[in-house]
Amino acid sequence: MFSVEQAEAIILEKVQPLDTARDTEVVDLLGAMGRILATPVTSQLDFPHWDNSAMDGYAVRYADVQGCSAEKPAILAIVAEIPAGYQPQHTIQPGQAARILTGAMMPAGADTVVMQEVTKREGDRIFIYSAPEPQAFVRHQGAFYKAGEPLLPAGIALGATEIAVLASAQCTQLSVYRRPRVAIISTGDELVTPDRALQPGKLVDSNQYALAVLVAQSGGIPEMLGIVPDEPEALKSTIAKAIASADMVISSGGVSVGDYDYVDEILASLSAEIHIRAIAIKPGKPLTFATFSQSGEISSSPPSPIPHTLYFGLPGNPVSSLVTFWRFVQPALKKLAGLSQSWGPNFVQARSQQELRSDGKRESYLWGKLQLVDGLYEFDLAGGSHSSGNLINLAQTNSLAVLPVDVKFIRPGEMVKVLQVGSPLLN
Ligand SMILES: Nc1nc2c(c(=O)[nH]1)N[C@H]1C(S)=C(S)[C@@H](COP(=O)(O)OP(=O)(O)OC[C@H]3O[C@@H](n4cnc5c(N)ncnc54)[C@H](O)[C@@H]3O)O[C@H]1N2
Ligand code: MOO
Ligand SMILES: [Mg+2]
Repeated sequence: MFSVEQAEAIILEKVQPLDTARDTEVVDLLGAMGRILATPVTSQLDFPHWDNSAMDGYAVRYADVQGCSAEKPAILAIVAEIPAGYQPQHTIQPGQAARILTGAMMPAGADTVVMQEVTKREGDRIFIYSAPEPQAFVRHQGAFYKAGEPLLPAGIALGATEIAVLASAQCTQLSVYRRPRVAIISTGDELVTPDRALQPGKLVDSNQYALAVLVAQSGGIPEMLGIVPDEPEALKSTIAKAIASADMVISSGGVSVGDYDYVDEILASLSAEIHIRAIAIKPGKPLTFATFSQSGEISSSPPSPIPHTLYFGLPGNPVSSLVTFWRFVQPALKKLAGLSQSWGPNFVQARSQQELRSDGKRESYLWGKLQLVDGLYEFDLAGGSHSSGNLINLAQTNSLAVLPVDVKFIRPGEMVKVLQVGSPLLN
């Protein structure tokens, strides 16, 4: 059985990000929301594009206003009015000034802006009562960014700020990675869809929905393949179909030691390389991680373009499925999707509000709520049962407190490592 760290390293080492050349598509600016940039972007524009004024005031020659004061104002002739959006037509000569508004282009000859508040205008003359610094309130061309320098690197997720930068650089067509296709399979004779009447002994398939949401939030396209009964042939053909079309397959259930837990033997019969069969994590111990170098035996014609399909056989208990998704699948999916960094899990240190308990045998994940109180994170353990079969008290939780192996309790008020979960791609 692998430790959590060993398992994480094995999984991430096997994840090959999508291909920069082959796995991309072109989208427009709004279509880029939440997508991952596949090609670095460079602009041919300087930012600012031109020297311009940062204030409403007067564009002057510094030499004309140097040393002026309330007692001895500089008096200049106003020879131009320059609103934002217009190219100045005058060159400012000694003794002259231009009325200028915020964002307007600086006129030739002027090198400094005097803000309106230290001036008084009388007709076409301006009285300046306070000496500015040389070049005051001028935003110089190229001061923020010089044409040709890298603007945005590949491998970043695009949100409001990046899309604003791209819009201002007039990059309206963007190359982004396609979203990885993630097939989701629920296994078990007991499972029914949420719209079916519950017969005795049955259980609603909640994992399919939880995993579809998590996949979409992590940048993938969920392909819900539904419920497969505990019949080896049915399971084998569904898994074979899934690995032929998806970049990643996630099944839940059927990975433990029960009489109807078939996933591992089916993966072996489909020539998977099984890297992990169990991890010392609670909940989530019986987790299978495998890779397919081709797409299995039914997919040889035509050959799949996907070089490497990742397979996660998550444990069926609802909380175990979610915890293992957050801890192992989400970083793998973000890496696969092309994020160059920040795909790792987000841990913070928080003060526990309650006593936290574990048997110390496996790394334990206890769910609850993380919040910032006076600049310090506090972790509030969810009330009710922490059975891996109880998903009811998982609603509204946003984090998992982590108790390492051999740590049996954390006292109230002690600091604990906490994994933030449910975070969308852009967090
Ligand atoms: N003798 C042992 N028994 C079990 C062990 C063990 O080490 N020795 N491990 C336990 C642990 S820990 C877990 S976790 C589960 C994992 O079991 P499986 O992955 O084989 O899952 P199933 O047996 O198919 O189902 C377990 C449980 O989860 C419910 N389930 C399954 N799929 C769904 C779904 N899509 N939506 C909602 N709930 C689902 C299922 O009805 C069962 O109650 O094994 C323990 N046993
Ligand atoms: O790993 Mo199981 O998830 O402890 O219930
Ligand atoms: Mg089982």
